[in-house]
Amino acid sequence: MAAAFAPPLPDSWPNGLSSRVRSPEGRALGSPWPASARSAPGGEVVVGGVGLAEVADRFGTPLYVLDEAEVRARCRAYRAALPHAEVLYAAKAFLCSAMADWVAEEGLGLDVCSVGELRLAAAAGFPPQRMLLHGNAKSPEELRLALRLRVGRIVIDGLAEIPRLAALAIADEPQRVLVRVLPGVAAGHHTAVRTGVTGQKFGLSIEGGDAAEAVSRVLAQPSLALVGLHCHLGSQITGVEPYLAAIDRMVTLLAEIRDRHGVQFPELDLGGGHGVPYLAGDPELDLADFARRVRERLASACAEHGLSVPRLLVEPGRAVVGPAGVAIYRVLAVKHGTDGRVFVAVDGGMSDNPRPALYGARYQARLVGRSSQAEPCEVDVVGRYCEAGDVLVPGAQLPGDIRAGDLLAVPVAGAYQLSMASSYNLVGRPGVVAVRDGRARQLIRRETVEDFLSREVGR
Ligand SMILES: Cc1ncc(COP(=O)(O)O)c(C=O)c1O
Ligand SMILES: N[C@@H](CCCC[NH3+])C(=O)O
Repeated sequence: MAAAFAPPLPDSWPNGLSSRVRSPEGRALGSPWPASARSAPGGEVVVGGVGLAEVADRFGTPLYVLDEAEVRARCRAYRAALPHAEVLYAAKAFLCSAMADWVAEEGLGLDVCSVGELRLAAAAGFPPQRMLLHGNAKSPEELRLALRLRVGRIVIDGLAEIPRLAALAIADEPQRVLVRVLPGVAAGHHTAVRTGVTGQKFGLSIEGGDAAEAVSRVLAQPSLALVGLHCHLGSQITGVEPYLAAIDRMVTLLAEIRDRHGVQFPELDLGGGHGVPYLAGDPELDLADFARRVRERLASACAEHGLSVPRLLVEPGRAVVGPAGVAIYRVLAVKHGTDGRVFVAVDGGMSDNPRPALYGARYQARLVGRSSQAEPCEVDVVGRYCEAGDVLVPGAQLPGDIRAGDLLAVPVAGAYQLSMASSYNLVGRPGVVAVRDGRARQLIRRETVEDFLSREVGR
C-alpha cells in the first residue's frame, strides 16, 4: 500500500529519541507509534509503508509487525547521542536473527543472558567479541559456551560465580569480566523490575561489602581480567536523576578500589532501563539529556576523586525495539455485561503480552482497516485465555460499533511481549513480520499444533 502522502496519525509525532514534543515543564513526551505510522483511506494504518490490515490479512492474526527503519533509527540515535560510549542492545527485549543483524549492522553490541540468546546471536553471525553475558544463575553450559566463543565480557553476579568461572577460563587468555554492583538506587515502572537495591536476587551490595569483596577475589584470579563495574537500576525509567545518583555511588566505589588495590578500571556499565511512552503524551527518557548529564556527572565525579574517566557502556533494550513493534489482533467476540461493561475479546492476550497481567502495564488500542463514524465508547479489550485477568487494555476508547471481525492495533509491542510469550492454552505464539519501504517480510512464523506435537516423545 502506498503511504507517500498519507497524514501522520493524530497521536503520532517524531517520537522517542528525538523528543521534539515537550510538557510545559520541559519533559520529553512521546508518541506510541513508530515515526513512519500514517493514516490511510478506509481506516487503514500504514507502518513502514505497509498497511496493517493488509499484513493481517496476508499473514493472519495475532501478528507482530516490526518497523525495521524504526529499530535502525533508534540504534543510530544511541550511537549519535553517545559517540564515545559502547551501546549494547539488551536481547531479552526481543531477539531473532534479523534483529541481531540490524543491531550488528548499526554498530551496537549485544547483551545476552542465556545459552539460547548466545547461540541464536552467534548463529546469526553476531560477533561474540561484541557480546556481554549476564545472569544471576549462569549454568555451567552458559559459562563454557561464552568462554569457548570468547564473548567480550561476562558480568559476575555473585561471589560463588567467581571460582567457577575462574576454573573454566584460561590464564593465558584471561576472560574480561565486570562485577555487577547494587548502587542502592532503584527505579522503574514496577517493583518486579527494580534491581539496583538489596532485597532482590541480582548483584552485589556496596553497603554489605560484597561488591568490594568480589572485586578483591576477581583481581586474585589470573584467568579473569576485571575491566570494570556494572549496575542496572531497573526498567522503564523516564528520568535521568537515578542514573546520576548511581554514578556517584559507583565512582565512590571505584575510588575505594583504587585506594585499596591501586587499580583503575577502563569501563563503567550503567545497564539499561530507558523508558518509552506507551500512551500518547507519556513521559520518556530524553536520550540527549541523558547523554549530556551522564557524561558531565561521570567526568565531575571522577575528577573529584582523581580518577581517570572510564568508558561508558549502556544496555538499552525496550528503547531500541519497543516502539518499533505493533501487535495486530482480530476481534473474536463482543460481550455486553449486565453491569454495562463491554468486553471486546481478541484472538491474542496474556500469552503473547503478559505485561498487563504481570505489571498492570497500560496500552492503547486502535481500530484499523475500517473507518467508523460511531461515537467512541469505553470497553475492556480482553484476551482469549482462560483467566479473568487476561485483560489487554482496560478502559480502551473504541468506536461504539466495534464488532467481531474487526482488527485492533496495539502499539509499543516490540519489547518484552513476544520475548515473554507462552504457549498457554496451546494457542501458539504469533508470527513476526518486518516492514520496510512498503514491503513486508515474515521473520518468524506462527507457532502451530504441529510444533507442540513435535516436542512430545514416544508418540
Ligand atoms: C542487566 C540488564 N541490562 C539491560 C536490561 C534492559 O533493560 P531495558 O529493556 O529496560 O532497557 C535489563 C532488563 O531490565 C537488564 O536486566
Ligand atoms: N519484562 C519487564 C522488563 C524487565 C527487564 C529485564 N531486566 C517489562 O516488561 O517491563
